[in-house]
Amino acid sequence: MTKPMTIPNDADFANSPLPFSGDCFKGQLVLVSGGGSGIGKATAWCFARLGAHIIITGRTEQKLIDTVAALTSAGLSASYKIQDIRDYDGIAAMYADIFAEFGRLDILINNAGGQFPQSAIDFSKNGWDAVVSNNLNGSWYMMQHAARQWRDRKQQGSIVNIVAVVPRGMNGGAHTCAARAGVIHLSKTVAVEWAEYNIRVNCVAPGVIFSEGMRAYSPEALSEFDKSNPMKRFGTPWDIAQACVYLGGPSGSFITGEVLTLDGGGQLWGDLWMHGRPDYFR
Ligand SMILES: CCCCCCCCC/C=C/C(=O)SCCNC(=O)CCNC(=O)[C@H](O)C(C)(C)COP(=O)(O)OP(=O)(O)OC[C@H]1O[C@@H](n2cnc3c(N)ncnc32)[C@H](O)[C@@H]1OP(=O)(O)O
Ligand SMILES: NC(=O)C1=CN([C@@H]2O[C@H](COP(=O)(O)OP(=O)(O)OC[C@H]3O[C@@H](n4cnc5c(N)ncnc54)[C@H](OP(=O)(O)O)[C@@H]3O)[C@@H](O)[C@H]2O)C=CC1
Repeated sequence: MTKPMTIPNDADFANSPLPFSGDCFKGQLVLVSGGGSGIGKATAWCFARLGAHIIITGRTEQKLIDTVAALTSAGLSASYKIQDIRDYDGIAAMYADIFAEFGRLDILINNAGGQFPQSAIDFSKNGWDAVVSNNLNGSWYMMQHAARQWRDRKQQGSIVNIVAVVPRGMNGGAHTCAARAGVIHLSKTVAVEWAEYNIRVNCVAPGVIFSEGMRAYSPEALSEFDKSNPMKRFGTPWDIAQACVYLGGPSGSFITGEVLTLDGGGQLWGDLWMHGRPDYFR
């Protein structure tokens, strides 16, 4: 099988095969955080091509402008909001604006996040705090404020949290592993608490996915990533996008509190070092 070693772009996402047909998300509103690149961009394209209006969010306006322009040039419906997921009050205001404008939000794809690779023993306090704040607190703020809107308006909702494959830890990524494990168990907990509000909460755990995010890793680490699973290759953002559509939409209507792992079998065989394999483990 050909390795997907180039970062896919808007044109690729405009032409990738869809998991469903028709306008099955017509009339629905989907928010994709971190939708200006990588997995988030692919997910925005997938939902938009299935008829949804997409709101993408992130911190860098140009990426959001470019992605919305690509979507709308293809005749799809999309807009953006600049929003840092660590800004608790800003997120509340953003949802208030969205509900004021659209009167609804059907699906939240809680995808924004990231980290830097480093041995845990070397983390500075600020480094630890930045990653936990981004991936645990940020994900939570996005979930809680959406859920409050749905509860108060008696509307159903669906959340898909993008996490990571954590059952065996993440070498060189202990901070993000802790944060993502937190999101997974938070999701399982509120999947129960929020069932009475008709809010489903699930997680998608990507293995190594070749996206813009890979630029954060050294060539040495990257050169081993595609050998970290028994398929011996990267996955694509489109793989993850389709899982988000399946879990987040009506096809996932009886699924809540679940984690769908897409890692080419990496949790069963192979190991991954986010900062390169230390000599001791060679
Ligand atoms: C089993 C199968 C599994 C399979 C699972 C496989 C998964 C592996 C692949 C994963 C891929 C991805 O996630 S791809 C997605 C990658 N994308 C990203 O990571 C982009 C998003 N990242 C970011 O925005 C940033 O890096 C983020 C982590 C949030 C920090 O942003 P901030 O602006 O808040 O932080 P800053 O002010 O810059 O820095 C805060 C502190 O962090 C430190 N810091 C920041 N970058 C640093 C770095 N590279 N090395 C050391 N330290 C760093 C700074 O020095 C500061 O500490 P002091 O100096 O002490 O003050
Ligand atoms: N690629 C992979 O192999 C894997 C990825 N993941 C996770 O999947 C998600 C998407 O990653 P991917 O698409 O690969 O990489 P990207 O770096 O392309 O995507 C991350 C997105 O999140 C946004 N973002 C990051 N921090 C914040 C913040 N504080 N507030 C708002 N937006 C933010 C970024 O935009 P901006 O900087 O403009 O704000 C960017 O668009 C991330 O959470 C990542 O950690 C998990 C496992 C594996």
